[in-house]
Amino acid sequence: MENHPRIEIMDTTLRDGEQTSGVSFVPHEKLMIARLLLEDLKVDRIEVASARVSEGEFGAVKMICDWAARRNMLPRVEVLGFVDGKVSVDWIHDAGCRVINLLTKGSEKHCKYQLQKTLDEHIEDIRSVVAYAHERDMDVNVYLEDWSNGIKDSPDYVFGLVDGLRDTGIKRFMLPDTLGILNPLQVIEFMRKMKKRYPDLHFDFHAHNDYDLAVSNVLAAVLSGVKGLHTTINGLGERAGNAPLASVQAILKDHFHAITNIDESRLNDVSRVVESYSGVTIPANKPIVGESVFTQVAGVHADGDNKNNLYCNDLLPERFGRVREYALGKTSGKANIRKNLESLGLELDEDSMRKVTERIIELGDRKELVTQEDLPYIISDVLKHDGAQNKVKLLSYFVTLAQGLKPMATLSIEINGKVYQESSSGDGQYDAFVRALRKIYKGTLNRKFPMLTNYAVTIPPGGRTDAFVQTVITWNYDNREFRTRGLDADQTEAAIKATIKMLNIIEE
Ligand SMILES: CC(=O)SCCNC(=O)CCNC(=O)[C@H](O)C(C)(C)COP(=O)(O)OP(=O)(O)OC[C@H]1O[C@@H](n2cnc3c(N)ncnc32)[C@H](O)[C@@H]1OP(=O)(O)O
Repeated sequence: MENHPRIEIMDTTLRDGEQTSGVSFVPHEKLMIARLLLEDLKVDRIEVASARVSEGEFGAVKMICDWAARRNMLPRVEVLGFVDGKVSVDWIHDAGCRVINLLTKGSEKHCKYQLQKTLDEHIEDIRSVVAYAHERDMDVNVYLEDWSNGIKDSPDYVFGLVDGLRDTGIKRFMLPDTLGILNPLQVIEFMRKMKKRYPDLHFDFHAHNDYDLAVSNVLAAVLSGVKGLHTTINGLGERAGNAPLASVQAILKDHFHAITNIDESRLNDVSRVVESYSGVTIPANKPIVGESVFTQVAGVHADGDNKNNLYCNDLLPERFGRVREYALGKTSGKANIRKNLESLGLELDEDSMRKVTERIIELGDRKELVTQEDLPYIISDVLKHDGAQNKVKLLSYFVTLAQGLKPMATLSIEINGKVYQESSSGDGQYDAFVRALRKIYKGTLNRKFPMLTNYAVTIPPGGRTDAFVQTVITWNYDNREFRTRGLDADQTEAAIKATIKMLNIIEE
């Protein structure tokens, strides 16, 4: 392998990624993701749809191509097409796209059983589609669908196909492990066969994750001299998905010193947008983009970070626009707690530190989630403060729920020593409560009120019999995101407790 190979990334979130069960993007979402991929992440190429799928898909491709053409990016937009005479070429051309990724059959059994053609007939059909696409001024790449089975079971078929197409001006031969059956050793063996026989052809490799080997296989392909890789954001894709761009980028850079165009500082943000549009939640432990992958949990690790960053690897969160966090729970020692206090600008003496640590461990033992924003409350509780220093105190409130009537809330609250009272209706009891609060903050006090960006209700695990619910609310205030937690037997009351904590935080 060269010392610093240059690797081209083709992202297929908008084609194969949309083949994730239950995922469907509407045109403006496709356009937004296309822009983020090309402009922000700077991937080399994007595949945005399959031809012929639907009118909506045609509209989406058109929107993306119009936008890309205005920015001279049209050659970087690709659409998958079929060996169907003029139909796919015309569909793709009419949508404004100038690159077709032609789906040919890369295994004998697909050709024989699905298309019911001989290899020679298939080559003839493909050559006529390629010639027609070239007539219409389009570039052609070809997928050898099911190549991994083909090269294993029918290599002569695969070589016959490539031999029959290599003089047609096809730009890239894209080799998919369509069913995710290969392991890295096989990828190296089969790719090297291809490279040896066709040293001058450009090969892309397209992995699937059925055995959780997509990323490893992609890297094996790079080791074998492949110059192009297919990825998706968050590893979306048919069945178990494709190779996730974030992981591929990190490994290419850190393990192979490979050169890509990817701006990794945007990976996290783009992953969040795709998470939201796709509705597929990113697992908390997903490398690079998972919520907890930059959180140190063990106290010994936090202590080591204080002493010359002993527990940091090359995956520094700042590279990806993220920050290191230190979890609070039963395994957090003083060092974890001190790190959290530092971020809040708080300091404690040794004795108070010991008491607060003990309380956090006790809460952790009960499987309760402790957030950084809980710390000031734990401190005031442990150090026997009665909450008198809280600048916002809920004095009383009343919420109603009645069949056929909108829920109502009335509350009385003290803010910085002054008492305010308000009422409101809402779509639910908590909504009515927040609307009444907003009236006070925005109407009476002429102040901003944080935006609620997430609301998660869980039952804390651990077999407790008193059926507590835990509400964790994520807020955005002055471009700062933070979470507060409320615990109560009643869901509305848990949310109200989390809200009052939030109000005290913004008063700090
Ligand atoms: C590697 C991959 O992931 S490939 C992903 C390809 N993309 C898609 O499949 C997009 C979603 N698909 C669709 O919307 C539809 O399947 C369409 C519009 C493409 C075709 O729809 P339909 O005409 O209803 O056919 P259907 O969905 O049953 O597909 C099977 C037909 O495609 C044919 N076909 C399969 N592969 C190919 C190919 N590479 N080129 C041409 N035709 C093909 C089959 O032979 C079969 O034809 P037949 O009905 O004459 O026997």
